[in-house]
Amino acid sequence: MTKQSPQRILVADDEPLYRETTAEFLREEGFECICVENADDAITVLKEMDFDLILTDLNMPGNLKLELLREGRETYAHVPMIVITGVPSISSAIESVRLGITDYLLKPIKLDELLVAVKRAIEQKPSNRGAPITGPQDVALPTQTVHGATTLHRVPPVVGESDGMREVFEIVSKVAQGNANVLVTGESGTGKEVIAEMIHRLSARSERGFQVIDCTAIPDTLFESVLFGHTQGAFTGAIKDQAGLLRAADGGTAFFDEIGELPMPLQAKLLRVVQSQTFTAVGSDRPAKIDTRFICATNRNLSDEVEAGRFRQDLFYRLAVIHIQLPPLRERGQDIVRLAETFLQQLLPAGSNLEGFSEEAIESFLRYRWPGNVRELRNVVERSIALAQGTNIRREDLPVPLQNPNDTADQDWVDLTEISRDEALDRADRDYLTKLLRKHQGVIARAARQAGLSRQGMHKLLNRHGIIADDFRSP
Ligand SMILES: Nc1ncnc2c1ncn2[C@@H]1O[C@H](COP(=O)(O)OP(=O)(O)OP(=O)(O)O)[C@@H](O)[C@H]1O
Repeated sequence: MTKQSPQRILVADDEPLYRETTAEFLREEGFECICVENADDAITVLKEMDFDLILTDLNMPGNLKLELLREGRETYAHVPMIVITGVPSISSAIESVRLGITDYLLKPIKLDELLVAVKRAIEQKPSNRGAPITGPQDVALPTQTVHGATTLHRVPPVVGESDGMREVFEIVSKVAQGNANVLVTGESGTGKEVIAEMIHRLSARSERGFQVIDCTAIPDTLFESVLFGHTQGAFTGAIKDQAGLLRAADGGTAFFDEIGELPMPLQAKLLRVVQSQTFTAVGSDRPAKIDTRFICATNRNLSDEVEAGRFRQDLFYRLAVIHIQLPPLRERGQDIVRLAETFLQQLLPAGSNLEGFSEEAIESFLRYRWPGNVRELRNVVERSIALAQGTNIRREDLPVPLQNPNDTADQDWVDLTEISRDEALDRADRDYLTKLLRKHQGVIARAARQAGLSRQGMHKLLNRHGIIADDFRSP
């Protein structure tokens, strides 16, 4: 029988006492430990040896901009990483979470807790050192509870390095700990629910429920009973008391998706709950008190809805205390590639020999408009994995609209009744610009003149739509 080699852990910490005590303890538990005192040395040994786990301090020389975390997640994504910090901050937690760390622990940490975290992280890792991730990889999101302990929740990584997403994370880090209601807007599939859940997980409410309430999925007639619950006999079919969805959000967060679709009479009912934090179950005469934070999302422009008299102004002001606007995917530049690579890692079946995307495929990703945003990108990656032959996903493996991103054929591809007016207008605008550039063979000055725009204005518009004028120049 061959003896299994011990699992190898890289311990990176600039505090000698802490580093050596930790390594000593882990060695006694049967692990092999290599210790380094700064991020540069950690990166050097990572190049030379395979590891089963990286255990790293946050504040140490060479890691002030989280260099080791970035390198670890980019080059050694298959090696789980636990961050241990004596100086926790919500922004470092957010950044660590985004980068996809496995765990986030606070110093001083009890050795038995450390052992549990180490074993859990290693268990998650694929068995072979150096092997790529082959299944959905979850990330543990840190939550500092009132008593200082850290608890973990398994959530998928949130990808975003673009300026637009950095601004979003900045707002998330500022508002997560408070109680203000938040309105998240953005086109369909931009990640509104992902951001809402991130806020919940980083808040003091994270131990309690995150209740998703899809306003379009509840029939108007059942809204009250689904939301507030009902008592036995309150109506035909109410055979026993039933707690509503809001009850599950007590102490936690209620996420109202598609809030813009809520009919006026139901808006009035919701307003009462948001104002008074009380509700009454159908058939009951006793109001119940709750303590809930409301996060709502919509792909409509709610201010326009208020103006048009379709959404109550008082409810709007109650819900949109903080407003987070998510940028469409086409404005996130290289995030598109990062997301595609993340989804590829998550969705790749075991044993697949696919390694990545061809340069042409990446180029198509960057040029395409992504009307369905991140959700569409995920679907495209999933579909391409199924179709690809060989080691790369090629342009030919992508859906037709992506193969010819400047082709107006994709205008018909999306069912216009499924998208918002803003999106429909946006698509029409893009169609117009594409035709205009084709007519003027990519000469921006001429196209701008006809459109009644300045050249700068035209450049801005083209950039926003991800259209490259040179593509329309005759060969
Ligand atoms: N920044 C991100 N990083 C990783 N995955 C993401 C990100 N944003 C969105 N996703 C993924 O994209 C998909 C759509 O996200 P989500 O449901 O949050 O979008 P949405 O804006 O709420 O959609 P809708 O408008 O249809 O309600 C999900 O699979 C989600 O996990």
